[in-house]
Amino acid sequence: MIVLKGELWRKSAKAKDKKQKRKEESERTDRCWKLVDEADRVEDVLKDFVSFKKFTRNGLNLDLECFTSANLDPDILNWAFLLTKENMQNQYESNWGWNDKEKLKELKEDRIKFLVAFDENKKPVAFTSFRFDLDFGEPVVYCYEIQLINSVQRKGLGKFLIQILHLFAIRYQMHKVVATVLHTNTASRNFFIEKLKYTTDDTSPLDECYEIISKSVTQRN
Ligand SMILES: CC(=O)SCCNC(=O)CCNC(=O)[C@H](O)C(C)(C)COP(=O)(O)OP(=O)(O)OC[C@H]1O[C@@H](n2cnc3c(N)ncnc32)[C@H](O)[C@@H]1OP(=O)(O)O
Repeated sequence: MIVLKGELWRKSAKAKDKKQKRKEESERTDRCWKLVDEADRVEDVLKDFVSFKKFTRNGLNLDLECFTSANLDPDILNWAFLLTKENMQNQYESNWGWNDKEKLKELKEDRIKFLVAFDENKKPVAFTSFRFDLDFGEPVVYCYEIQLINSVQRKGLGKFLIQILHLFAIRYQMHKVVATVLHTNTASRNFFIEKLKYTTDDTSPLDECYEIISKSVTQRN
């Protein structure tokens, strides 16, 4: 009888422990979603980073602006789509295939934000599209695309744009910046992995044509 009581007590303590852990996990998820939603509601995430609104290096003199998918000029959206197609179609075709409609839909998705670099003639020359998101329970800045026109590549602009995404991650308490790269895309792999020291993310699948890579920012919620 005494043994039975002890067993029952242990079982109920275990159940309580499990319930408490579930409660803590759910509170943590709520806190993280709150952070993501707060960041998402900010129309101009670049507004706090005045000194990052210009890129004047290696012969480039560019102005940077941030847009939500709702307030992005349709002409710039179309330009971003065509540039992505020009840069990526061959890569995609030898992997998961290129589809105009799918790519346009992805670029227009709710909650996508755009960081765009313009030259002195107000022409767009580079962009990164990104989203504040909860990815496998972690608040992240997910970099969907980073695309530069050929003439501005390899001048440090890509690195600058990704550094800004890291500043957004720190400012809005996201844990890391995440991106997807194709195994066959040497330029993007060299850029993210060799140059920026991104590593394979824990969530990256095995045996796929792509890899999920990430780089942490130091803080944790
Ligand atoms: C999440 C995604 O969107 S993945 C797809 C990335 N986009 C593309 O592949 C489209 C075409 N390329 C580009 O738009 C740009 O070149 C990017 C985004 C890859 C890099 O931006 P850049 O401004 O050119 O890079 P940045 O000057 O900051 O750094 C250059 C480094 O990136 C790597 N890199 C960039 N382009 C190449 C290339 N064609 N071949 C090999 N390595 C390259 C190298 O490590 C290079 O270092 P190095 O110049 O010292 O050799």
